[in-house]
Formats: sequence, structure tokens, C-alpha cells
Amino acid sequence: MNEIKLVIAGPRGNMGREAVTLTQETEHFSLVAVIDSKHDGKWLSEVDGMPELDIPVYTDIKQCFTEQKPDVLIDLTSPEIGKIHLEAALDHGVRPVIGTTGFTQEEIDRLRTKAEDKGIGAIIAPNFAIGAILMMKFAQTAARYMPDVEILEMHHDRKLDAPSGTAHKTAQLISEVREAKKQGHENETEDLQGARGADMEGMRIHSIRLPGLVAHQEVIFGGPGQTLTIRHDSINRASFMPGVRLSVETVLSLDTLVYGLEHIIE
Ligand SMILES: NC(=O)C1=CN([C@@H]2O[C@H](COP(=O)(O)OP(=O)(O)OC[C@H]3O[C@@H](n4cnc5c(N)ncnc54)[C@H](O)[C@@H]3O)[C@@H](O)[C@H]2O)C=CC1
Ligand SMILES: O=C(O)C1=N[C@H](C(=O)O)C[C@H](O)C1
Repeated sequence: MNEIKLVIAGPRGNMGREAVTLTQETEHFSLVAVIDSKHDGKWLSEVDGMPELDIPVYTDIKQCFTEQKPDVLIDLTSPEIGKIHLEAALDHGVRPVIGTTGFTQEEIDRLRTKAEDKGIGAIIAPNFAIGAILMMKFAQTAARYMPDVEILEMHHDRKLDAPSGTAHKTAQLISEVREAKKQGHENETEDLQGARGADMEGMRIHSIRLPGLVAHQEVIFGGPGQTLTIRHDSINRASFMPGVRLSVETVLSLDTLVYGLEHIIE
């Protein structure tokens, strides 16, 4: 496989560190620069706690793209910054692989149009873990037969967005196969606001944030006399790296924006 020149945004984060390691362990990946909110002009090796790599650190993504001309950007920052970085990548003809969550459907549609206008690929992956993709696919299948469903997502307490991108995507996939419906008692009330969770077309989504958790989700279906629970657990961030690698390799041959790895892992 030809060498792929990569830039990682967010290299000091939980995900960013794993991604830096991935690039060092993958023969055809060449990490040419990183984008950080500070340490502009340093080498990565000069940043506390980072590996001994002579890779330049930029705070200005446009300068980075102009000077380094990477093939692919991997963004693992925050919902707010991920959107800005995706747009900048498309403007510079760099193919974005975006792990940050929090995109609305309108934003995704607009960015897809932009990617197609530029004729380059882009991937937004709410979850890179193969097990999570399977959980979402299985949940979509189950919803055809058991349309009453609630989603319980559980994450570490440093997470910024709620519900998680995975929960959002799961609900979207389920909504493709079931009619919107009100669940629970027709006269139910919430004596404490939020007790029934968020409401997406009648599906309830509950977000738990606790130290000690990484990324977990249960999709619980109920029918007369039975329940079905589909559960996925990421017990560390290594779980996401095969999906990051696959996304980097795949984005090069796309000419549109793909939202969700279920479109790539058939
Ligand atoms: N798609 C997936 O499978 C996964 C996605 N995520 C998402 O990835 C993102 C990062 O997650 P974590 O690594 O756990 O968060 P984190 O908080 O550990 O790391 C985020 C990093 O981004 C950096 N950052 C902030 N602003 C920046 C900027 N302007 N330029 C460059 N870097 C900047 C921060 O300094 C920090 O080091 C989150 O949005 C999270 O939801 C997390 C795990 C899996
Ligand atoms: O912030 C996280 O940690 C995660 N974010 C993604 C999401 O919002 O679904 C993916 C995974 O759940 C971990």
C-alpha cells in the first residue's frame, strides 16, 4: 500500500494518544504533523508526556495543511473544534476522518455537499469500534420486530456531549425502520424533569456519566412478556483503532462524505 501522510488533531487527548501510536505501528502511515491548541512550533518530543517523535506541532490548521500537504486529517478534539477542522480540511483538499461527535443532520448534509463539490472523501464516525457498529446494526434489525426501545449510554465523566454520537446514530438507524411512536403510559408525567430521558421520535435516550466508565451502551427492547438487551462495551480506547485505520485507508477512495462506519463495514 502507498504511504499515507497523516495529521492528527488532538494528539494529547485519550484518543489522540492512541492514534499517534497507531500511526507508529502502521507501516504505510506517516504522521507528518499534529494540531494542538498549544505548543505551536515545538516538536512533539518537546511536549510533556508525548513520545520522542520529531514531528512538528501546529496550532494553525491552515498553516499546517499549506506547509505539510497531508493526505488525511484525523480529528479527535471536541464537537465544536471538529466541525471547524472538517471544514478547513475540505477547503485544503485534505480528506477528513472525524471521530468527534455532535454534528447535526443539517451540518452533515451541508458538509456532504461540500465534499462532493470538491470531489473528495470524508468520514464522520460516531463510533470507530467494530462491536459498536454491530450493536447498532443488530439494534436496527431488532427494532423491526420490537419497536418499543430505550437507549442507555454510559460514558466517562469527561465527555462533553450528550447524548453520545453513538446513541444518536443508533436512534437514527432505528428510526429508519420503525414509525415514530409514543412509548410508556399515554398519561405518564415527569415529576423530576429529565426522568424519562431525551425523546427522539418516542425513543428515550438516557445518558450516564461516571468516573471509571469508558464507553458503553445498552439498547433495550420490550415486548409482551419479554425484553431483549443488546450491549456493547469499549473497555479501553484501543477498541477504536482498527476503525480509525480502516477509515484512513477507505477515505482515500471516496468522493463523498460518509456518516457512520456501517456504510463501510458491510
Ligand atoms: N468516534 C469514536 O469512536 C470516538 C470518538 N470520541 C470523540 O473524540 C473526541 C476526543 O475524545 P477524547 O480523546 O476522549 O477527549 P480528550 O478530552 O481526552 O482529548 C481532546 C483533545 O483535543 C485537544 N484540543 C482541544 N481543542 C483543540 C484544538 N483547537 N486544536 C487541537 N486540539 C485541540 C485537547 O487539548 C485534548 O487533548 C470527543 O469528541 C469524543 O466524543 C471518543 C472516543 C471514540
Ligand atoms: O466521548 C467518548 O468517549 C466517546 N464518544 C463517541 C460517542 O459520542 O458516541 C464514541 C464512543 O462512545 C466514545
